[in-house]
Amino acid sequence: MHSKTMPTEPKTFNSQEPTLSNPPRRHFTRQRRQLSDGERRQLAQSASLHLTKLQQRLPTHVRIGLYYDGFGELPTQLILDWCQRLGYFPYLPVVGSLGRTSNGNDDKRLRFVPVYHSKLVNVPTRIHHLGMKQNHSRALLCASELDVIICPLVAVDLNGNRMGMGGGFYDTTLGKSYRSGAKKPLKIGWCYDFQIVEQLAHQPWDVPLDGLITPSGIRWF
Ligand SMILES: Nc1nc2c(c(=O)[nH]1)N(C=O)[C@@H](CNc1ccc(C(=O)N[C@@H](CCC(=O)O)C(=O)O)cc1)CN2
Ligand SMILES: Nc1ncnc2c1ncn2[C@@H]1O[C@H](COP(=O)(O)OP(=O)(O)OP(=O)(O)O)[C@@H](O)[C@H]1O
Repeated sequence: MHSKTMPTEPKTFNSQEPTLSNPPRRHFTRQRRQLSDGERRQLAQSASLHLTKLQQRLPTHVRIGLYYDGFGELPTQLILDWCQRLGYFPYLPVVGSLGRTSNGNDDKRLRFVPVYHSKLVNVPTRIHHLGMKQNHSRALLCASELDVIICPLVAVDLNGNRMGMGGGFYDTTLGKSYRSGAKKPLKIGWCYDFQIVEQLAHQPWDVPLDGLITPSGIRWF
């Protein structure tokens, strides 16, 4: 596999309107859902081959935030396998652990819960009202305590700008450390190649990725 393979003809999309009703966001989420489980597994297998390149940049025993894939996302079980093989400490994101804000919405800052199971399907979870599975534990870390965060995304451009599900959770969680110039946590996207586009409109609060792993390779921004 190549480490800098370009996807064929990335498209330009305007994501100015950061809502779930934005057609570009739907364009990608639909395409993800159309894949079969077998196709998703096979593509994740290809992507996982590039984790060794990330490993080369990491010291031993790092803490790695991944996520419990849903919504047709590229499966993350092989990232968990990789963490466990190498003695890294895996964590999953939790929305809502900090309660609600004055407008009644979940506080947007993610916290991270340690994973003690070798299979994501065995992690005890409840389904959050936004649709993702979450484990609730008291031992929660904040993002700055992690070394790497593997970020879910809906689309990403060639500069590492990321479009998520529209909740603003990752941007809010990572914004402070990013703006302070902190190197930690390293932000790595994990997605299918068709989610890469040439250019996304950049919002002031957007936190760009440091790297991206897809079935075709790893790239650094
Ligand atoms: N697997 C996964 N976990 C994650 C994220 C993610 O993108 N993927 N998030 C990244 O920030 C956070 C959750 N963010 C979300 C923001 C909005 C919606 C949402 O609008 N859900 C729709 C259903 C969407 C669908 O089924 O395709 C809904 O509630 O109607 C879901 C999750 C934290 N955990
Ligand atoms: N750092 C922030 N401070 C204040 N509001 C923010 C911040 N980040 C995001 N938001 C709010 O969250 C909303 C969603 O942001 P955006 O569309 O960039 O999220 P996303 O990147 O798609 O989602 P996520 O980060 O959860 O994957 C925006 O409309 C914005 O109002």
